[in-house]
Amino acid sequence: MSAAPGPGADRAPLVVVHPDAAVLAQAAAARLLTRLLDAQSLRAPVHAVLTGGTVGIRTLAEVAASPLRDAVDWTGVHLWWGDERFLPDGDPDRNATQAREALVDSLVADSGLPAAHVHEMPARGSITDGRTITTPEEAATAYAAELARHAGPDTDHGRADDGGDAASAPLRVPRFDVLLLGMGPDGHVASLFPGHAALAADGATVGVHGSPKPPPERVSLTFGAIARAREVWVVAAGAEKAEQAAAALADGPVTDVPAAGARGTEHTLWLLDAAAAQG
Ligand SMILES: O=C(O)[C@H](O)[C@@H](O)[C@H](O)[C@H](O)COP(=O)(O)O
Repeated sequence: MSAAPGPGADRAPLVVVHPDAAVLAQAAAARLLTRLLDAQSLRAPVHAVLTGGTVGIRTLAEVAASPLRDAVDWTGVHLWWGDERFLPDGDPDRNATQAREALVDSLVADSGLPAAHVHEMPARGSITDGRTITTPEEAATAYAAELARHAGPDTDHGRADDGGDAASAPLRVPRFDVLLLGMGPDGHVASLFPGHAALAADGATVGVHGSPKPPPERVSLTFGAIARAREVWVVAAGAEKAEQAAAALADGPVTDVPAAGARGTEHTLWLLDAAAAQG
């Protein structure tokens, strides 16, 4: 991980427990909107990273329905994804497809979000930067280039200037203002699964094969890219998440419970429903 952890990275996560999954999604949506509003009072543009999964998409639908939605100046927001299923464009199982249906299409149509600010991870068979994307690795490389194009001036430059190794090469990604992550019952976040080689990937993105959660091929931000976020929020609901949520919050080994490695430079939030908080 080449991004130097920020002052808040070692601060214990704040855990907020909600009565049920529906209230969790509503509260996470309200929190996201006020986080973007606050960030816009400090800088422009602001960058948010979205997640797939049931809670992640439910949260986006609640944003769409929120009376606060247009308090945010969407013309100054960039949307990114933490991971994507490597499927053809428009496939209903793509995180971007579900996010578009839940929120993003309405923001572009009605709230001034520029289509160019919607940074989807390349789909299988899409043409990106003039080449047809046929592998998760090609999609990851193309997305890393897109992230670099929008990296701010305060990009960490690691130790590359002193001839450091490849792992210290500059990680050129935006300073995400908020990065949402769902968590699987195995403790995975994004498409970073326990015991998987992608956990140790350098660079900003990684192609994933053999995902235990279908589909098997995916693209994911790395922990290095996740660590560039000012705030990282893990949103999880359901009793099946309780054991791994507790393990992650007890700082379990990242190889066993990847969610333990999800930390923001300024703040880390765990937004749980009561069932997921029972661990
Ligand atoms: O592509 C994906 O599947 C997601 O990005 C994944 O990381 C998801 O957020 C978790 O698996 C939680 O999903 P649920 O909320 O549906 O359990």
